Amino acid sequence: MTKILTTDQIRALDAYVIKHEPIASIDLMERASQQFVDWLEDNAGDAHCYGIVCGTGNNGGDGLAIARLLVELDYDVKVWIVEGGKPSADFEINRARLPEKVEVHMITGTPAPGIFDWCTLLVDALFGSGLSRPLEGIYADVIDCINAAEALCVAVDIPSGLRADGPSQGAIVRATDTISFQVPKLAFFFASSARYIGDWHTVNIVPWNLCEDFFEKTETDHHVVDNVYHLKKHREKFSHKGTYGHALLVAGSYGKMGAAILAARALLRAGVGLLTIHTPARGYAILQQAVPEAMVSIDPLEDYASALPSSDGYSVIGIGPGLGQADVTVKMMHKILEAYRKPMVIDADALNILAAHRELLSLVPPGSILTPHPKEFERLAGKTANEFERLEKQKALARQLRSVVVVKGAYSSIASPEGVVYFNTTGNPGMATGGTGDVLTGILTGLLAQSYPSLDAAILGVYLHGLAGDLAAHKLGVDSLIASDLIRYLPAAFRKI
Ligand SMILES: NC(=O)C1=CN([C@@H]2O[C@H](COP(=O)(O)OP(=O)(O)OC[C@H]3O[C@@H](n4cnc5c(N)ncnc54)[C@H](O)[C@@H]3O)[C@@H](O)[C@H]2O)[C@@H](O)CC1
Ligand SMILES: Nc1ncnc2c1ncn2[C@@H]1O[C@H](COP(=O)(O)OP(=O)(O)O)[C@@H](O)[C@H]1O
Ligand SMILES: [K+]
Repeated sequence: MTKILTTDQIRALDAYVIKHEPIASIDLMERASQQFVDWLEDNAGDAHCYGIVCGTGNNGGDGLAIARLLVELDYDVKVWIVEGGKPSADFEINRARLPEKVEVHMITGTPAPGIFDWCTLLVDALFGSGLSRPLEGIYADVIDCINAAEALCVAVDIPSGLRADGPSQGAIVRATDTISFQVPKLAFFFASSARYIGDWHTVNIVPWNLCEDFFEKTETDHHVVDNVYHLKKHREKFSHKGTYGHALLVAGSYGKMGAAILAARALLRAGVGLLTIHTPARGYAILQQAVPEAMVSIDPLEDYASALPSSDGYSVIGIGPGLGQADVTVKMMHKILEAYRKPMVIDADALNILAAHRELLSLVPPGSILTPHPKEFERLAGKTANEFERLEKQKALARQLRSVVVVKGAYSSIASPEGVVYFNTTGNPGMATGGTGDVLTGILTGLLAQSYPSLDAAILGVYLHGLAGDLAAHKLGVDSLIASDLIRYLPAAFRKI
């Protein structure tokens, strides 16, 4: 797992490396700039007219070093420096190192429209992690020109004007790509930042042993899930179906039986030993045909689930997909929550029932996994002004329920009962289609049935779900992806890890 560091922690990491490698800060800046240029060469080497827009802090210092390195590679380079603020020492050194032949333009007032028309690629080196207040005045004017330019724009470390650790105001550069040094910033994981960041990439500037040492000493609430190999359990030679748990899936109602089918099929593909689906009577024939591997428990009512048989003997309950919110179903849910004390997976309408009947929240068994999408989360936890605030509410809900709360999205965030958050990195926009959440419920229920600890099940399950989506999209493209494809590619995802 990679730790997501705050701006202060990134500064501390730089200081740690400078002291312990040891390396001079100007040489660390050179390394960062070299990494940036290497990335440019690999990914944008055909853009020949580079415009480097610099502030006068260390981000601007990076910009000047990048300009020099590009000139050494024979690219056409022009530099713009926005005056203001005391130049940093390393900015001054790189200013002096810039070859004389490079055109340098000082921007001291409102720039003329079209100022960057010559450029085919702009490097945004105005402000990095040192941003301390919203950008306005001349900086906002320059940013307007950058954003109006037709050139591609690659941001150094973070788009200028975007705050790494909190909500942003003021002018912000809209980059096509952002090259972040060593670690991604928290803001990268939020939908509201996507239009500024474009695609983000990290480049390493710290020797790995120093990075490990620093990570070990540094506490953070935020992690990136970049591998899950260590979480996966192996199936033993002499194991049998009893070894892998008996899951009860409570899902489906009139008109939404497909949700139960998707969750059930995913549950089986996730490796559960036995599966029983509790369904309204009308679902009986449908489920027996669609999912022959599963047993079916039949509700007395035709269209809605209203009464469960004893839930004893099940290793886990997954509840919610396509369930509906009929009064009889609400009563049933109340009874299940009173009777069942093992961790459950709670999704979709089961979450909506919790949101509408808040007295039930205290009955959620500790160690459960809740999987709201942002709208369901809002119903549960209330409106928030921005995604930073939502993240805090997510941690608070996970602590309150002593459960894992997964807020689904492009980077699904997984909050542990201790309030530590893991951002998932697999998945793609092809998964923005009905039924993919039901598949996730199935996978998570299947993993809990096999006695994975709840947090491990959530991290592993969300990762596999996205990976199945990525493998499916690789073959089928994102436009045509449907939820059933995730189930089809789940075996490949398991094999891949
Ligand atoms: N050794 C290091 O410290 C390294 C630093 N690096 C670069 O250094 C950057 C951070 O540099 P700095 O800390 O100098 O920060 P910046 O270059 O982001 O800017 C800092 C300066 O801008 C001023 N400022 C902040 N907000 C402003 C606003 N709204 N309006 C006007 N002025 C404002 C600050 O008072 C300060 O003088 C990183 O993002 C990265 O690009 C990299 O070179 C890697 C190594
Ligand atoms: N743009 C995206 N990139 C990656 N994953 C996505 C994207 N959009 C949706 N997903 C994933 O698809 C699933 C959608 O779940 P949900 O909204 O509950 O759908 P449904 O209720 O139709 O099953 C979530 O796991 C989410 O993380
Ligand atoms: K920048």
